[in-house]
Amino acid sequence: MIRKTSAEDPAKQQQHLEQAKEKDKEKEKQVIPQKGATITCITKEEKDKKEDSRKKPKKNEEVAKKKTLTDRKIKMFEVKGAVANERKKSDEKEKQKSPEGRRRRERKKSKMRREKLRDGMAVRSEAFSWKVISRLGSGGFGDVYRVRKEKNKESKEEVMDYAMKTEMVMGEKRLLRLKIEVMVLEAIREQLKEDRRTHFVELIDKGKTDTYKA
Ligand SMILES: Nc1ncnc2c1ncn2[C@@H]1O[C@H](COP(=O)(O)OP(=O)(O)OP(=O)(O)O)[C@@H](O)[C@H]1O
Repeated sequence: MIRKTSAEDPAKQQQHLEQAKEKDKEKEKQVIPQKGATITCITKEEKDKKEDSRKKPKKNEEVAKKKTLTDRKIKMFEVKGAVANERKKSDEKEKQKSPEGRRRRERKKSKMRREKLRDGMAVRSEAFSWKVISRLGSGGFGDVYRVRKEKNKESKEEVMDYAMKTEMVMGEKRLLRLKIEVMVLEAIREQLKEDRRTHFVELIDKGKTDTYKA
């Protein structure tokens, strides 16, 4: 088929010109990536998200972050403290279980329960009246007082001080030892041979009030 060239047809020439112009315009619109660069297509939502993430955290947010951190630390300490306390408690329980620990506790309890005699007060037995001068000391199961025998005005007896050991009347029976001590001293007093009494204190008197044995 034989056709006319555009050079020969002015209408077609005009049409070609317009087409060329449109092509140029489209080329201008296109972005030509530089070597090594990449072009990605993102939506507006994604763009906003990216910008938000780039933004520095606000002060309040930082404070909240710090707070949660310290809270966590405090919780950790609390847990550690609780574990330590548990260990302490179990150790104490173990101590309490051992006979030595039990004895120590009983002694401590009995010491706490013990009422003390006041200086100057009188303790009466069946035979005598004793005036408390001062406390000499305390043992595991009783207190020892310096006492003076109260005597009649007419009596010409020499003033002498004695040691009086006391024990509470109330209390656990196995903790009451004074009775046994008295029995031993009475047995020793009966000894006829003097050398058998050498290392023991002499038992002078014994008695009992509502609160004490002495
Ligand atoms: N005859 C005494 N003269 C002076 N002080 C005394 C006399 N007897 C006891 N004491 C004092 O009183 C303290 C307690 O005496 P105690 O006899 O109760 O002691 P303990 O034998 O250790 O106690 P426990 O018999 O109750 O276990 C003594 O440590 C001592 O200081």
